[in-house]
This record gives sequence, structure tokens and C-alpha cells, in this order.
Amino acid sequence: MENQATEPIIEFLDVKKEYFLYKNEKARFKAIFTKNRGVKKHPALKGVSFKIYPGESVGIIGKNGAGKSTILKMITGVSFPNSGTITVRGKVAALLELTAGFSLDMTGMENIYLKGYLLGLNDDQIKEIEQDIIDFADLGEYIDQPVRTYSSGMKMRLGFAININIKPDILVVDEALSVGDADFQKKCRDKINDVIATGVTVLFVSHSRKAIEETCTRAIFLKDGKVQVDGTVEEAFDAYDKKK
Ligand SMILES: Nc1ncnc2c1ncn2[C@@H]1O[C@H](COP(=O)(O)OP(=O)(O)OP(=O)(O)O)[C@@H](O)[C@H]1O
Repeated sequence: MENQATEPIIEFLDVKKEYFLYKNEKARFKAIFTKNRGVKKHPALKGVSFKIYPGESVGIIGKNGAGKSTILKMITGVSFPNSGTITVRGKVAALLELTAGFSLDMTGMENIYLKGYLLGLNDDQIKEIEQDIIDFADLGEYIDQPVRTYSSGMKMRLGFAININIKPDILVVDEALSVGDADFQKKCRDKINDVIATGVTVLFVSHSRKAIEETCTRAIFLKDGKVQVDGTVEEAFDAYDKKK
């Protein structure tokens, strides 16, 4: 499984993450001044290590609360570990929190640029994919209206269209995500498969064995914030089915 000739595109080394559990919002505010002294902690990741090489498709499986989303959020840079190291070498398209980072007062078109910059693209790179994004989102004349006038489904369509069109090196997908109506969901699934077929590295969180078998050649089974199995999809699911 390890390809020693190339370096990993994603590497986690003994990554630990604890969340503070505040009794209420007042306690959360107070903790800013007391540096969280005496606040209860929940260990979400207890020393997670793995390497993913370019072109691999890896499933992440585990029960609710096992730490899957915490890992994905660290790869996309919205959450940080308490200790350990994380290396990500490449542009990440995350099909997770699609509407995060939009400016509601800006138009859809302006938000394509805003999100594009946040994802590390320059003007020329955004210009190159602008029409593909507009076509995929299929928002008609709403593309020139402020995003605050969009329905929640329309915002997600735009968010998905931007992320999937940035020509990513790494595609991070949470299957729980459903964008728009049934037709649009089918369009998203087809587009994800097209992007996967280009040989991009894929990280796929799902509870469905079938979905992971179809997409991934390897799976990581997480239990209580630790890697239980890192192996074939069959090995990971067999252990998951026994231990859950
Ligand atoms: N912001 C937070 N504050 C406190 N606890 C959190 C926070 N985010 C996550 N946790 C806790 O960390 C643990 C791991 O959560 P995570 O969302 O990574 O699990 P998951 O495997 O993605 O679960 P699911 O299948 O339900 O999406 C859980 O116990 C969760 O309650």
C-alpha cells in the first residue's frame, strides 16, 4: 500500500485533539480570561497517524463521534490539533461546509471570487473556471443577486460548484452532505465521479459500505479517536461490523 517513491500528500503524525466542554455560554466567555483552567475536556483524537499518497482513494469509517469530521476539518484547515503534526501538500476541495465563507451582501458572482481567493486561487485561475461554476450552479439571473436573497439550497449549489471546479489535488467528501433537490444531487454525484476519475486523491467519509467499496481502495476505521484498522475496505468494515 505504501508508495515510498513519492511523498505523502496528506500525513498525520500522532495528532491529538481535545475539545473544551463549557457548562454554558457564560462559562465559555469566562474561560477566555482563565485560560480554560478547570474546564472539562473531551479527547476527540487520541494520537492519530496515517499517510495518504497521491492518487489514493481512502474511506474513513466509524460510529458517530469517532472523530471523522474532526480529521476532515483539520485537513481543510478549519480546526487545529493540540499536538502532533499535519502535512497537506496540495489544493483541497472540501465538500463539507459549503456555505461557509460567503459574504451575504455580495452577489453570487462576487462570491465566486471571494471563495476562490480563500481557496488559494488568483484572478486568472478563477477567471478560467468562472463559467464552469456558473453553468454548474445553474442559478440563472440570481448569480448577479446578493447571496442573502438565495434559498439555502441555492447557496449550497453555489458552494458545491465552486469547490468541485477548482481542479483540486485532494477531494474531501462527507457523504452526509446533500445538496439541493434530487436532480441536483445526482448531478453532484456524477461530477464527483468525474473528478475522482481524473486521479485526484480522495478522502471519503461515509457510513455506507457500498459507497466506500465503489470509491475507495483503502479504508481507515476510527474508534473513540484512535485508528483501529488501516487496511483494505474489507478489513476495515469487517472490524467495524464486529466492534461497533
Ligand atoms: N466544537 C466541539 N466542542 C466540543 N466537542 C466537540 C466539538 N466538535 C466535536 N466534538 C466532539 O468530538 C468527538 C468527535 O466528533 P466528530 O464530529 O469528529 O465525530 P464524527 O466521527 O464525525 O461523528 P458523525 O458520524 O456523527 O459525524 C465527538 O464526541 C463530538 O461530540
